[in-house]
Parts: sequence; C-alpha cells; structure tokens
Amino acid sequence: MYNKILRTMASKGLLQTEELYKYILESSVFPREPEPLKELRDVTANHPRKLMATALDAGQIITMLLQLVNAKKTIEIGVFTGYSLLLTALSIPEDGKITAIDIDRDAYEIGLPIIKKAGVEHKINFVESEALPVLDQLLTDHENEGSYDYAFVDADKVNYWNYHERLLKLLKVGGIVVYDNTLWGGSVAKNENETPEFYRPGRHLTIEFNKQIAADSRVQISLAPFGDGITICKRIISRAFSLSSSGDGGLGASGGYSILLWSLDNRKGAMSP
Ligand SMILES: C[S@@+](CC[C@H](N)C(=O)[O-])C[C@H]1O[C@@H](n2cnc3c(N)ncnc32)[C@H](O)[C@@H]1O
Ligand SMILES: O=c1cc(-c2ccc(O)cc2)oc2c(O)c(O)ccc12
Repeated sequence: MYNKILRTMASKGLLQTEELYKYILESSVFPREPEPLKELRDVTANHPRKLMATALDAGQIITMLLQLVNAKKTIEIGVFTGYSLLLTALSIPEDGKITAIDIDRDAYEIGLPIIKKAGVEHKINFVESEALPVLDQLLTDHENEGSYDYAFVDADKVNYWNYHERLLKLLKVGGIVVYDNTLWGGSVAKNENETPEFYRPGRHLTIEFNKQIAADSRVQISLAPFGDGITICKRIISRAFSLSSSGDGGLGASGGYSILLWSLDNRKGAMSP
C-alpha cells in the first residue's frame, strides 16, 4: 500500500491526472533540469525509498526562490541521497554554505560522487545527526542568530514545528524557510477514514502543522501545490519567539497582550534583526 501511494504521488503529484503532471515535467522541468540533478536521480533510482526524493517541480520553484533571495548561508534538514541539497548547492554562490543534516549518511553517500563531480562539495557541511540537537547547537553561537538566508525542511514531520521555532531564530528577517510534504499526498483534504492507515499519522501531523503555521504572525506564508505540497515561509518581523504555546503567533483571540506585541512588532516592521 505504502509503495502504491508513493508511486501515485510520483506519477501525478497532487494533480488529479497523471497526464497533467507528465505534461508539466516534460514541457518545463526535464528540459531545464541541470545534468548533475539528472545524474543524481539516476543513482537514486535503485534505492527502495527513491520516491522520497524531493519532487522535480518543487525543486524547480525552490531553485528560483534560492536565486530570488540571493541565498548564501543555508540549512537543509532531510538530505536522503541529496537531490534538494545538490540543487541548493548549484544555486548558491561559490562561497555559499549549506549545513545539511540527516541521520542517514549511507543515503547521502549515494549522491556524494555526483555532488563532488558537480564541483560543489566544498559548499556542504554534512552533519550525520538528529536535526534538533544540531539546530540547538547552532543557536549556542549568537553569531548564528538571524544570520541564515534560507532553510529547507524535508524530514520527520513530527518535528516540523520544533524545527520552525529554531529556524525562526536562525533566519534573518526576510529569510525563507520551505517545508516539504505539507499536503501529504492530498490526504489533508480528505477524511481520516478515506486515508490509508499508513498515511494517517502523517496526515494528522501535517494538518496540525499547517494550522500552526497559518496562525503564526512572524511569517508570511504560501502553501503551494508543487510536488507533495510545499509551504514557503518568509520571516517578516524581528520577534523570533512565538507568542503562545499554540503557536498562534498572537493573532489568536486570547490575550490583548499578544495583539499589542504583534502590533508593536509590525509597527517596527523589519527594522531590527
Ligand atoms: C524525504 S527524505 C529527504 C529527501 C531529500 N530532501 C531529497 O531531496 O532527496 C527525508 C529524510 O529525512 C531524514 N530524517 C528523518 N528524521 C530525521 C531527523 N530527526 N533528523 C534528521 N534527519 C531525519 C531521513 O533519514 C531521510 O533521509
Ligand atoms: O513517504 C514519505 C515519507 C517521508 C518521511 C517519513 C518519515 C520521516 O521521518 C521522514 C520522511 O517523506 C516523504 C517525502 O519527503 C516525500 O517527498 C515523499 C514521500 C515521503
């Protein structure tokens, strides 16, 4: 069942017909896909979980985002064999840096020869670890606070909000974080009983995360149906902490204090880091 779902996602993404997704890939993605990314997909083709790789149409818009924000200092959580990591490395300048975090070094080493061949390995600091302690470690150096231009999160969905709280301290005001799989195969728009058993935990986690992000006044957001759904968040105010545990960003009905803080933040705008 699980592989059937992945195959479906790979064949039509979130669109309702395979033909339409195939049209997008064949007309606009494949012709423009850099050769190293094609090679990395080839070396990933035999991996049993190959369909976990970031979707190509999502990769194309992410590349554009990286270049639009002139990203130079970045973070990636969830590397796998390195498709999104390589597209990031190809998109940032020669002196750009990526802190790439994954618990699975073996998968990364499948894509590493292609990364080396592309001449971008020097931009990557691969950290074999659970992601949370690495983010906490980065935050022990105050120089890192508000210094990152971009982050990509494509890992354990249970920790997305934990990653978000830390990344908002690490990102500069105006910095971007992209979360992958935020439509979870379309299941977020279906009833639980319409969702295959295996998919239900991810569905619930994703629905909760989407609610929290939508209520977070610290970011501007766009939930876009590229790949399996990506949520593009731009840090817009200097306050990095969440105003309430529910992550409602102070826009919830509770507490005039939260709203006062929010309005003060927005009056200041993005003046201070
Ligand atoms: C969907 S794959 C990443 C796909 C990748 N972005 C690409 O383009 O191919 C998810 C990855 O997250 C990693 N992962 C899962 N939980 C993690 C955690 N707590 N910390 C770090 N990495 C984790 C897995 O090992 C896996 O490689
Ligand atoms: O089917 C998946 C599963 C994941 C996944 C599950 C659990 C984790 O701890 C990390 C990742 O991620 C996926 C993904 O990112 C994707 O683009 C397609 C499918 C899946």
